[in-house]
Amino acid sequence: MPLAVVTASHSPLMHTVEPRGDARNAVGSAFAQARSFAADFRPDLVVVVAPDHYNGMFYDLMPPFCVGTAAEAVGDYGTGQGRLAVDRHAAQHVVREVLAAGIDLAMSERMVVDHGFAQPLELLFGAIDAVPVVPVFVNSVAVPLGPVRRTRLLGEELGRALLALDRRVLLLGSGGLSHDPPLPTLQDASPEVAARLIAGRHPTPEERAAREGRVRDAGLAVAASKAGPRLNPDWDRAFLDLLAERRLTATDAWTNEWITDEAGNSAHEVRTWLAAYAALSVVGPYAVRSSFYRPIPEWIAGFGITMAETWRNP
Ligand SMILES: O=C(O)/C=C/c1cccc(O)c1O
Ligand SMILES: [Fe+2]
Repeated sequence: MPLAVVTASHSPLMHTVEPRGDARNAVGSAFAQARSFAADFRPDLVVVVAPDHYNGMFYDLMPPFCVGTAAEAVGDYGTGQGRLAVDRHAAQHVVREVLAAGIDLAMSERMVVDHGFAQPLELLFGAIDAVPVVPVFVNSVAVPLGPVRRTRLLGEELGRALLALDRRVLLLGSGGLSHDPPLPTLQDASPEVAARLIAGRHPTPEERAAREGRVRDAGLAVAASKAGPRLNPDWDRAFLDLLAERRLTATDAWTNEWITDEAGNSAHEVRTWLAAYAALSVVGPYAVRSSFYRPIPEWIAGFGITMAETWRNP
């Protein structure tokens, strides 16, 4: 059965910070194109591959990969809160098949997700529970991270598992490209912040507002000063070329240190794109139908949106 891919950067600052020039309109048009691509494809299942930002996954038990057989969004940064419409049967099938293929994948009966999952679902389908989903978490923030190659292999096995379903499946990769928002790291954290990174579930509204305020202020400071945060458009464009030219295995040579040095701590979110494209690649040669890119410093994001499908899609 056919698979298709949409990948999109996310940024919670999209809702609150005005970027210079026509960036908002350009991103709006690219999302409109992605919406019509998704509508034309008519998916009956959406597999969302996304990271978390210490809202659902914490260092008390941080899996490299996890599939939710049920999932709830925290509603950070004004994104939707509540249950995702998880297709439990499809999620269980994915877990079984990917594990059987030798990729260690955690499973959660109560996965908690944040804007990484919620924002693209809202932008593409209007709500977090508008379409049946299988949520796939790929750790892209909480170091240490596994080798990039493992994510590519996860994607391939995900693709094989999905092909065995008699469904039209859209893979939605969320995150990236180069960017470095002010997220804390366990290594440099004060004892209070470390406690939050280890088990910071259920923050008070005040704690959540303080945390979101820090990131929002970083975006507003960029907007006010016109100074740029750490983005690397050359790196981003090279990654988009690599996807379009179907050179996914080239990423096997990437080290985690190199990604961080070149493109920032959160650039590892491109793992979600890689997994989505690797899944698509097992169907056969794919074609990228559309690729949008804009460095948007005010949103702390090298912002990209792509759409791809296999040539065989009926
Ligand atoms: O504060 C967070 O949890 C994350 C913010 C952020 C900002 C910009 C780009 C991203 O991918 C983010 O997750
Ligand atoms: Fe993110």
